[in-house]
Amino acid sequence: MTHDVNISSRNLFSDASGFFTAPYGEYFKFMKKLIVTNMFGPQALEHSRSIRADELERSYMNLVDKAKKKESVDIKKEAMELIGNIICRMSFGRRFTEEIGEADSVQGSVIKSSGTKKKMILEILFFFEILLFRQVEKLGISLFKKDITAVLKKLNELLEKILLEHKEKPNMNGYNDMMDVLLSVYEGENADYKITKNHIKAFFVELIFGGIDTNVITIQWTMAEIVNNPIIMERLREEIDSVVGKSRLIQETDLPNLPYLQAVIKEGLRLHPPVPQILREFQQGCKIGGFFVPEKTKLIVNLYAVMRDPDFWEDPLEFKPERFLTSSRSGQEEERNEQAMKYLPFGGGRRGCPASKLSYMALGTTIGMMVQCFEWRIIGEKVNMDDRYKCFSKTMAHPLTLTPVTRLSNLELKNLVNLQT
Ligand code: HEM
Repeated sequence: MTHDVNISSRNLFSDASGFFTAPYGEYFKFMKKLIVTNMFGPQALEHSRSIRADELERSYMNLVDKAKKKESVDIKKEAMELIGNIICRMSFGRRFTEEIGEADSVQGSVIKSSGTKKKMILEILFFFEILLFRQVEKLGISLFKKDITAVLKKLNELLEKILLEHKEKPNMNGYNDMMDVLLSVYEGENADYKITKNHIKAFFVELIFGGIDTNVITIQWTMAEIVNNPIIMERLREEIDSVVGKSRLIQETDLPNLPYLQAVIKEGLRLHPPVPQILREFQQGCKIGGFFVPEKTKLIVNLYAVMRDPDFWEDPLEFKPERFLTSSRSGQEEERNEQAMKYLPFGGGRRGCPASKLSYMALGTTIGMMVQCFEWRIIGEKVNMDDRYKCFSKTMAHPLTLTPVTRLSNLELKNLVNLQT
């Protein structure tokens, strides 16, 4: 992209400590290198693979338990636990249990107990609170200050506790998690950039709230689309059965051999992008398509609209994973270039999402496990696909509640976990 560097700042709030809001400068470049090397790059993902496999297995066992008891499950809740555990363990070696759930539920209960209008305002304010972390007071936002302060206080206490634990016992989980890495940079003398404690806290708040919700929203929508389309479900299952079989659980290394599953995930992200718009700012004036764009012009890219544009996509409103199956080898390069311009669920360029590979793997194995191991019963004929705005993204208006029924015999179920590598 010719203008990538020029539009690589968001400049939302100049004094916030976050990574997401950081201008394209020294702090951003320093942190980006650090997180790619230690969390999102190929080698780091290889190191953390066993964490994700372990969490997938726990989630699977939990669903087996629900199936045995003939209980229905809220897919959002299951996905939240699985993805939350993965991201929290990769970040600071802890599962997404009590405390983080508590901070989340303080926020949840404040929102739930509010009327519709207040609910919408609160969701937007909480979004900014996450972006700004501890800057809300400085900005003088007085609306619902008490509610927001309660959530911030909880988060701050939790992060202080985790920081202290890591300070006292570095590598306590037997590996260098992201908190260990950031703490050693914070305490070290020779780092290229002097980060502060607030940088560390703001970074984790963004990871927890940005990273978990995005994956959870995608899992919900994609499962809903599959359950509503039995032909797609059947084709997916045939592919997984023939590649993975029934004697072990799907794993990340299977994904390159499951093109239809990959296509289903991509289609879920196209039709229901959890980040529907991105915001950037032009650092310098420039000419685009014969027009002069002055410096500091804000740029909003409507990913949602681009990925549903009938000029780019055939039957744009239909869930058709086949569109992502590349037909011939010679066409691949051409298709890749074309898609880089119209398929943007993770944004793009220097400020594109650094966690796209991690997310494709987490989404692929989660949806893959749900399809490989269970039939899903719904109440009524079809899942209700109504949506609603939650802050800036479109989520399902009604909970996706499904009842899992195991597809496998008792013996197969038992072996599935024992034979995991
Ligand atoms: C389905 C999953 C996800 C989607 C669709 C998604 C999408 C996005 C998008 C659209 C952006 C803005 C890109 C741009 O401006 O061009 C972004 C940025 C970002 N995402 Fe994600 N994201 C996902 C998961 C995650 C996860 C799991 C994490 C971390 C654990 C994460 C961390 C970040 C960070 C740190 C940024 C800021 C990057 C920067 O400013 O350079 N995302 N994401």
